[in-house]
Amino acid sequence: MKIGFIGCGNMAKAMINGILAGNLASHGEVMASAKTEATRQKIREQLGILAAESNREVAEYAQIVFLAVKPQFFEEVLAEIRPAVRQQIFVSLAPGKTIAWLQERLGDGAKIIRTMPNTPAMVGAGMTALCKNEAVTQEEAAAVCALCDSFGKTEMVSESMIDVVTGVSGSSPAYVFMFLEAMADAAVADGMPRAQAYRFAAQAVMGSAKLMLETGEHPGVLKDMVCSPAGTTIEAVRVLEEKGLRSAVIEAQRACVKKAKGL
Ligand SMILES: NC(=O)C1=CN([C@@H]2O[C@H](COP(=O)(O)OP(=O)(O)OC[C@H]3O[C@@H](n4cnc5c(N)ncnc54)[C@H](OP(=O)(O)O)[C@@H]3O)[C@@H](O)[C@H]2O)C=CC1
Ligand SMILES: O=C(O)[C@@H]1CCC=N1
Repeated sequence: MKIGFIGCGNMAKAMINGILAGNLASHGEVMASAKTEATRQKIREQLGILAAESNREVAEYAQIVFLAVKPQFFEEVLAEIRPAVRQQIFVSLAPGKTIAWLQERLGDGAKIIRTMPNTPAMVGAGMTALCKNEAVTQEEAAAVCALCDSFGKTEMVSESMIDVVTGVSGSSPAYVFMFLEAMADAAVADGMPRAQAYRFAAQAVMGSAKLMLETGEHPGVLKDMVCSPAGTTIEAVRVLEEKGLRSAVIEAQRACVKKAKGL
């Protein structure tokens, strides 16, 4: 199956590496375009796939075309590829660009899938939400899900949930990295070398997420397991509550979703 990427930045590279590693396409079956020659050279040399200067060439080549440029560039990119629209499936990664908006620019019969991935896809641990328009068959949606499974987990959602997904998993790695940095800063303040602090903090966060996913336990139950009566953890929990950690996260994430709706 021929797969195309319009734009080849952080997300596209992660997806391409997953697709190639999962043997879902060979190097000769994947083509990507980019704005600059420097990136196109990296596409050829580092990813070993076909590089295109023209976005239209990618749309003409591929059966599945990932739209992997920033939302601000969608208008110009869609105008460029509009004459090449036939029965290929367009997979958008952009927040804010609704199926209706994309369909207006690609034509009524265009097959469109809207997704929201995240950067842990770079290590095969991504989370991708997808929704589709009526022109895309269940088999076609399954084929795109299979591609996304190669760099993490996937779930079909209703389009009304895509902005919410942007808040809870598309953007949330950034909040988690801030939390990790803060934990490491505290450990450094108490004398631990920084590299070692990152290892301890990251392993604790990864292990906690794994524990929750694998046991299916409520996070409150897992939190309570750590908090010994009159112990150390409850002291930290008390300060986090006092400083408004939960409220800060809720408000931050809702601001993210609001921004996604406006893009
Ligand atoms: N990063 C993230 O965590 C996530 C991003 N997304 C979405 O994924 C999409 C891609 O994001 P990301 O990978 O981070 O972006 P990057 O900025 O890393 O990459 C964007 C790519 O688009 C290329 N580009 C820019 N303009 C054009 C154009 N006119 N024609 C062809 N290519 C062009 C750039 O080329 P060049 O390199 O030559 O400049 C670059 O390769 C965005 O819509 C983003 O909102 C979704 C979820 C998570
Ligand atoms: O910040 C952004 O707009 C993109 C979308 C989700 C993650 N990064």
